[in-house]
Amino acid sequence: MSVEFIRINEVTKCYKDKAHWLKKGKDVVIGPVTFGLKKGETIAIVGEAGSGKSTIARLLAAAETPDSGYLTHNGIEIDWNNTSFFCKNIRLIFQDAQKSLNPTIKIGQQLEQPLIFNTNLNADERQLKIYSALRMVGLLPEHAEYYPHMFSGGQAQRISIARALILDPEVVIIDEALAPLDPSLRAQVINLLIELQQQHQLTYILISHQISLIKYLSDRILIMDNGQIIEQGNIAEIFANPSHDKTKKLLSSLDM
Ligand SMILES: Nc1ncnc2c1ncn2[C@@H]1O[C@H](COP(=O)(O)OP(=O)(O)OP(=O)(O)O)[C@@H](O)[C@H]1O
Repeated sequence: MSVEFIRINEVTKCYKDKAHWLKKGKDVVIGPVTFGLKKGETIAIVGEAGSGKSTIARLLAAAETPDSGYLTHNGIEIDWNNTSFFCKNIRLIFQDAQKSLNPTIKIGQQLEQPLIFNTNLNADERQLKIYSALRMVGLLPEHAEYYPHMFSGGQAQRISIARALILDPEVVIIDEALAPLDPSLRAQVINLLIELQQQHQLTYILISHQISLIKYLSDRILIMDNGQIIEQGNIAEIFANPSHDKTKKLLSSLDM
């Protein structure tokens, strides 16, 4: 597999817990966290609730800025305020696809928004791109004229994948986005994700509590506990030989 192209280095985020009259506020510290991403690989982030998985995802997508640490892309440091870089290159697929879509705006317009803000494409070029994104996820160009309520849950999840991919990103973060789907739909979406990864050399970050999914999709795994990465490595090796007690407990307790 290729070399690392994105690396987050010693990144930290601290949430100040507001003091309540009954209890003293306790700060939550995530990090320092360091890891790299390679083209075309899938990295699973696993940990108990509240261990910091989604915070890492939000930091990577620059939905939050860290208190310290830095990110490099092909060895060059990227400012966390460089919204154009993050919008284009690192996209999130949301857990609740229906809720993440604006019910009053047609799908085509919702897919067009990232193109308007992040590319120089003209209206005709944007329309072609929207049609090709819809086709890429197994929908039809006509669906651009539909409103979100006209889609099933599985179709809505396909639209959120199309929206994540429309700017040709390098990294897609899947934060529990497959959990709400029923098993047959989940299988379809997983096959679609694998196909798209092979076609476009996408790097996936998978946050999930489903052990079978993690084993099936991932090349590497990061184990988080209390805001820290306590173990990371090749998926087969960590499953066969977990070195940390917490990892053993976690991998045996995740849902099948
Ligand atoms: N905006 C915020 N303000 C204050 N505290 C926050 C905020 N976001 C996250 N936290 C705290 O940071 C910690 C990590 O949260 P995070 O959502 O990253 O965990 P997680 O591992 O993704 O959990 P889950 O599996 O439940 O989604 C938790 O203690 C959480 O309460």
